[in-house]
Amino acid sequence: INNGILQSYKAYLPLTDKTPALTLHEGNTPLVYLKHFSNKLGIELYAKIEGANPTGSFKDRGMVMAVAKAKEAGSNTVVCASTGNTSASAAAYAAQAGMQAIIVIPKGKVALGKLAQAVMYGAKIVEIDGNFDDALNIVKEMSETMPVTLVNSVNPYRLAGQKTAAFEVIEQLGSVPDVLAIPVGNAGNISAYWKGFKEYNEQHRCGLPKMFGFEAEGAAAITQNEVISTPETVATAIRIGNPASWELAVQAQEESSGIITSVSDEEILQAFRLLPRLEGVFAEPGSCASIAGVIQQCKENQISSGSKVVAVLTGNGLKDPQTALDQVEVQPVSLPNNAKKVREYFQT
Ligand SMILES: Cc1ncc(COP(=O)(O)O)c(/C=C/C(=O)C(=O)O)c1O
Repeated sequence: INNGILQSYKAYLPLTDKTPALTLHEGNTPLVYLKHFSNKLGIELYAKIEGANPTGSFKDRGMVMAVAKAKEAGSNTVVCASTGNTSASAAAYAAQAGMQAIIVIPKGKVALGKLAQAVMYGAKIVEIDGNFDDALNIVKEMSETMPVTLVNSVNPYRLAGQKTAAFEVIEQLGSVPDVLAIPVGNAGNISAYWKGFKEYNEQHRCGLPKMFGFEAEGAAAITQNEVISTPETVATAIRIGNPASWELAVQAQEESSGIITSVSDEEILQAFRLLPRLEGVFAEPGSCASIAGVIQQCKENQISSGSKVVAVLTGNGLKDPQTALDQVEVQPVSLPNNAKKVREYFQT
């Protein structure tokens, strides 16, 4: 039974006997072998399906930790900036904890499913005519001047919770992967995974993976080593130009002898279309940067054949139905309400 990460990994988490036992039964997500991609690329490729978390993204791991600690500290309001998934998760865990969530999001740049979640979970939603980085500056200022707790990944409890995914990957794979491929936006998740792998290695001497982080080409601050003031990508989840965990991410890349590079929107959309069709796994565009990156790095001979690779699929495909419908060339065919006519259609 999955009782959530606070219980499953309490030995690794900064809990006290006063930390509320908050959970929506996050974590323990599937690790799926991608047969088609593995055969095509000559590697053993697995997907970590973080879209199977309660609010449909990896954010739940960090948010359950951050919200529980906020409640323990006596706070009754959490605040965050978001490209969508952080706000959905903050709103859900705040509701579960009987707290209020305030979220600040870039107007018109949050995928439909994420907005629906934030609304339904009862968050107070502010849309600004700016981008995620502007929104993060606003909520940082609010958390310094109002009695609210900031739960973006600058909050260390977020990274503590999110590192549990690394433990699961090792336990599920039965070993440390040679490469851990992951999308990079605000760079908290790549930093959290590396923290988790190092801690687990200290305990179990299991070795360490190479960390391969992938930014969207139009929002590739770390890759280009400069702040991108107007980040643009179809993968709105990672449309971030000034990653808050920049230094931690570079440290993860250097210490693991990995890479942080970028993938184009076309490479992302190619993976976005192929993954569900060929493997039965549907992940939102930002998540597919990890698959696009593995394909790219295999082509550039940066991943030796037979390597064990885990690609983190950070968010469920249902989050962004509009991009799915815009991108798919196969449209439903409309036929009369008549069994014979429909049968004939398929027999011709
Ligand atoms: C699906 C998906 N995939 C990858 C990322 C990048 O993770 P980080 O590099 O740890 O930021 C995000 C990030 C989303 C937000 O930053 C937010 O929701 O505000 C995401 O939603």
